Amino acid sequence: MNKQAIKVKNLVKNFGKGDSLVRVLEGASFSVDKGELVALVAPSGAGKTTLLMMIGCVEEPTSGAIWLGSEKVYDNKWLTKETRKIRREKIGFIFQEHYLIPFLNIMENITLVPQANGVSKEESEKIAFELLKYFEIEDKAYTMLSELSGGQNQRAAIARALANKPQIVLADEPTAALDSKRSVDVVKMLKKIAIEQNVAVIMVTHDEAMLPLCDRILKIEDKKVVSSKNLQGNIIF
Ligand SMILES: Nc1ncnc2c1ncn2[C@@H]1O[C@H](COP(=O)(O)OP(=O)(O)OP(=O)(O)O)[C@@H](O)[C@H]1O
Repeated sequence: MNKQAIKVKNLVKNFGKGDSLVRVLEGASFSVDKGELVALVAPSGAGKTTLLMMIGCVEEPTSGAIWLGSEKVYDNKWLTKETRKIRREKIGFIFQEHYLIPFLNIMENITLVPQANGVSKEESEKIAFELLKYFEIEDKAYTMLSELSGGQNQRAAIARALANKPQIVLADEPTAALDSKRSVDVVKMLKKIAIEQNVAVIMVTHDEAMLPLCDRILKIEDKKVVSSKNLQGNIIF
């Protein structure tokens, strides 16, 4: 079975042109396997969010190639008109803010995702309930967001990201709004889903304390991506 979840080759991204040209990436190449939790680190403005959004088929690259699983989705242009469909079926997004809809309860927030993929309401509720159980917040299923703590909201947001059974989870600073204990809990949870659900997780983080919890670190350096093994907390670039 092919272990590869993400492959990026010679990815280039520029914004603007002429005097306002911003070169963000100049030939990034790397891959991430199913079951891996990978941290993506770089100074502010180096292109972490842009890279996640290109992998997530939200932001169009300038050139290069992207594979999601065994499907090549970009080769100097999108290879499908249905990037939204790819996004919905293959990718779960987690952000710094939970972006749950405040006037819906947790169950309604999570069931929106499978329902958008054509899954029945009944089956969607079953999926949502299983996820809430998995994250130990099933007693909050019918609770409104305002009644949950920040950590519980983020767990619900992670549950929502998994509701379409994605092969890939892209998390953009998911712990930035949490204290250190809750941050560790969230990262351990991401590691657990990587292993148990066999998904590839890329997590952008500025928090060095989270790095030893990850399998590997990708660093944007000189507009390229450098990969390092994380050996018992010793990060080797
Ligand atoms: N839509 C856009 N138009 C023009 N420039 C952009 C656009 N989006 C991002 N940029 C520029 O691209 C570069 C990379 O931005 P990006 O947000 O990906 O960085 P980042 O590493 O995620 O930063 P941070 O850690 O501060 O969130 C920055 O210089 C940014 O100003």
